[in-house]
Amino acid sequence: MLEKKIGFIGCGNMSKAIIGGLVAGGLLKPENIWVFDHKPATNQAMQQQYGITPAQSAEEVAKQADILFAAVKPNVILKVLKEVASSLHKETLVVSIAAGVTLDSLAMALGHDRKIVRVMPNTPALVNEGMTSVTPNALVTQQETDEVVAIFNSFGKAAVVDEYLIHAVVGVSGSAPAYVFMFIEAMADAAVLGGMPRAQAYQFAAQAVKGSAQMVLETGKHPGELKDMVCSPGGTTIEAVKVLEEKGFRAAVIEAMRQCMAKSEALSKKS
Ligand SMILES: NC(=O)C1=CN([C@@H]2O[C@H](COP(=O)(O)OP(=O)(O)OC[C@H]3O[C@@H](n4cnc5c(N)ncnc54)[C@H](O)[C@@H]3O)[C@@H](O)[C@H]2O)C=CC1
Ligand SMILES: O=C(O)[C@@H]1CCC=N1
Repeated sequence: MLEKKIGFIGCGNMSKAIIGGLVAGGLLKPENIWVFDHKPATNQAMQQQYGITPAQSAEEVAKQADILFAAVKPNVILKVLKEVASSLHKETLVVSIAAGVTLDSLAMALGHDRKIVRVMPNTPALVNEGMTSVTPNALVTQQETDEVVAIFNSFGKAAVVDEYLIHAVVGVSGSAPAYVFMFIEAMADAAVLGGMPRAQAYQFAAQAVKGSAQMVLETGKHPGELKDMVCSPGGTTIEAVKVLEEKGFRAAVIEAMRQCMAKSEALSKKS
């Protein structure tokens, strides 16, 4: 159990996923999680749902926290951090989840003597299957980095990456649930076309995606080899594979992710 106070400024989709994961993972006592969202109803709802401590202001969270999560949108994060900078303790670790906001920009808002970690999580944190990258600045100790990794490992997997790799992380895991959900939705639509009831179609499609992902993670086999195992000669699967190749499935995924990564890079230059 981590005997630290963790604060959140901003409690939208991503904070809810992280807090849900933290409480389910049992790494922290819920009352040691402090939350301030500028919508009071959100703070109350989070208290009722998880037993966390609602704060009256961003400054209060900043004063309480040993580790402070800045979890507002990228366009407001620097302003929010400037406003709370003087409320932080010297040793407080500030963790930013904002896409495209660099360690340099964060240090400019907070002060160059601050310990700052940039992370890129994703929404499956809510079901204990998050994937998060962790990038500390030079002032963060190995032990502090390990603590942040442990926080994210408690509801999924986390790995330390260099800052230049964050654009790839945004493409391959941060934004990725959106395209995987589109794939599941499309597969379910096709199953409905084949006569399957809608609810059952989502269950079959989602379990097929989950099981396939598990095979990649557990067997260590190349995804192409796992694909070949499904394709019987002259069978049904190879017909589907042929159409996906004709329609440019791989090229569409690669181009979509290329643009996602380019947007992440463009946002970093603006911040
Ligand atoms: N949604 C996702 O899948 C991912 C999001 N991110 C990053 O996470 C951050 C938050 O994204 P979401 O949770 O999706 O956004 P969101 O819009 O759901 O949540 C932001 C929350 O901040 C609150 N807020 C806004 N201004 C505030 C202020 N001045 N003080 C206190 N609270 C304030 C809003 O009321 C809202 O609840 C963004 O910077 C985004 O780049 C990172 C990885 C994945
Ligand atoms: O779309 C966004 O900007 C954020 C970053 C990663 C996932 N959602």
